[in-house]
Amino acid sequence: MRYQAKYVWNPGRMLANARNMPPICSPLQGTLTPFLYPLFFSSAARTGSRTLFNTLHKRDESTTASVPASAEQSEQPEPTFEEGSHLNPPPTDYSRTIFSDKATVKLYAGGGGHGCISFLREKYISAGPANGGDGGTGGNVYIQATRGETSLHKLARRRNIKAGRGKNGQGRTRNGERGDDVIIQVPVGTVIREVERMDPVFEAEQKQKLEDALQLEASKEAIKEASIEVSKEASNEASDEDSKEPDKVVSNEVSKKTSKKGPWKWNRDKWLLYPAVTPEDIATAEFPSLPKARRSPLASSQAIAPISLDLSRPMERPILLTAGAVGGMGNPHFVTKEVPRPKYATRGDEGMQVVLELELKLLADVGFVGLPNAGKSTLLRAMSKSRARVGNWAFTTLQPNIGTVVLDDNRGRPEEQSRLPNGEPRTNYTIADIPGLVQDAHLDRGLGVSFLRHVERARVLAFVIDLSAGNAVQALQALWKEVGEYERMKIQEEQDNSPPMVQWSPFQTVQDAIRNQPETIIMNTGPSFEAPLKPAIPSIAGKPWFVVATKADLPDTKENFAELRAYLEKVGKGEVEHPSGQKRVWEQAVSAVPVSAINGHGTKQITTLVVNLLEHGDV
Ligand SMILES: Nc1nc2c(ncn2[C@@H]2O[C@H](COP(=O)(O)OP(=O)(O)OP(=O)(O)O)[C@@H](O)[C@H]2O)c(=O)[nH]1
Ligand SMILES: [Mg+2]
Repeated sequence: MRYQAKYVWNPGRMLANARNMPPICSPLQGTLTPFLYPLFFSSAARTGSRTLFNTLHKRDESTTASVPASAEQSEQPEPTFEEGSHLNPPPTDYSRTIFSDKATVKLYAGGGGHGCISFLREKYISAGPANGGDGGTGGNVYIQATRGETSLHKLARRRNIKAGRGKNGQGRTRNGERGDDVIIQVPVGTVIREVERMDPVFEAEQKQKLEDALQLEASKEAIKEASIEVSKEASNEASDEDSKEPDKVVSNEVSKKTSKKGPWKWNRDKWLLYPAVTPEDIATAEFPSLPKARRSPLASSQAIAPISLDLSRPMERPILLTAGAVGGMGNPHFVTKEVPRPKYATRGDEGMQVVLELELKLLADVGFVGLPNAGKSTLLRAMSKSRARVGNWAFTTLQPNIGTVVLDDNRGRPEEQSRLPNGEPRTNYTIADIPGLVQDAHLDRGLGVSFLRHVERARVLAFVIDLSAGNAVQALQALWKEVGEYERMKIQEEQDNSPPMVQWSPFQTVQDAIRNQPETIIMNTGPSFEAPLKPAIPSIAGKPWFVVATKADLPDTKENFAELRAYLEKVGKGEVEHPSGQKRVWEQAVSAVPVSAINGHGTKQITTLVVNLLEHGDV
């Protein structure tokens, strides 16, 4: 019975459902600017069979009714928007994207597998030769920027990324397998900076150098003492019998006294022993000198330390960040005439560890900049299929939203005839909607500076101004002030972080000091082959920009818009100072587009403008 009731024909409910569906693009979309502000264009726009038109196009009714052209029109009732639609959703209707634009991860390159201690055993060969295989090399860690990724949240949660350890060597000279590699996939626009590095091979090399230097010193001392001693003895002997070659005798004796190497003792961290070896054997056994620390051949193609990468393009091949450590040596490596069956092999090296800081700078074509509650997210919903959260309070948006506007006329043809820099037709463009900026956002107030850096990379800036929230020109100037201040701070920061003009490299090791090598002082005089002159970073004020005057459907917004448009005309002509207060700015005419995002009106014009700016705005 219940099921039957579910499928009862209910035209009333279907109608209600149809109302809740997202509005289909109006055929008048994009041409509605004269509709929103008829006096700017023609007074005839408001004539015609209005009653019928309003009944058929309910969305247009609010637009026209809400812009009072005269006192009698202002008496009309306040517009009501269809609640629960795609453009005026309840605050609970949004899709939460888990997003993170920062992550700190620790990479562990794979350690090497251990060498094997094994001997051939066959019929009639009870004590065969050594045949232990070498350990496998550890896995490498790579990084690749791909289009599919949009956030760093997975990495931020993972924190530790470990490549596989190499497998141990085995008998019959079978070498261990390589460890598994790890490829970290990050979104395009990720900037990577190294924080810390622990390289066991580098440390071993440094230790070796220090030991060599100390040994050299000690042997010099020993030579001095020995030569004094021997020459005394020689002079005593010479008095007894006449020696023909006293110098040769002295040098032979000295070399006998100083050239004594070893015996090398067991080092638990480096050597592996045959299971049957007893502690007594270890105590008495002499080991060969440890092989030098080795790097995997791949280490030469590692990203240069300290790692600093800006992955602003999708990559076909990943970059190697840390190469895995080499495996230990099997016992055949230590066969000598004296020790034909060595019962030891070396352990695999530990892998390198690197701590990286990753930061995602969104690479959107258009960046929305606006005060809180200006209507940015609603505009994004109106232009794309985004389901960004919308609410009538400040800071509804807490994390950036990215929307894609598809340039398609729904008949398989591109809506705008535009081409990408590589000549391919442009099929879409992306918009970044960031949390609203408040006064002193550059000093980290509100949601602060952390989101302003996303604006930095957008190719075109769209300033979203709420026409119903006070003077639009002042709002625009306040926004530009924050953006300008942020840019100034960034330039200062870059100057502080740039390399100093003079590089002074004092003694790095004891060995340098012992050898009394001179300290080097390098003067940075200008661009060189190694450090070429960097191209000037395009400033934020130098980007193409325009203004989206939103909530144009609300009453008493027309004068505000007229004032804004007049101001922008003056800015375009250079009659008034650029609102950022900077000198090197984008010098073309600045457009202002009135829209009613909640009704989906006027958004088409934004697309035309954006496509034009992307193509001809020199960005
Ligand atoms: N009348 C009218 N209201 C609008 C329009 N656009 C947005 N709103 C309303 O303005 C309020 C704020 O909209 P949001 O899109 O959340 O504003 P926002 O700029 O994203 O706000 P934050 O994320 O807090 O910075 C919502 O209640 C919207 O319904 C419009 O064109 N006309
Ligand atoms: Mg928002």
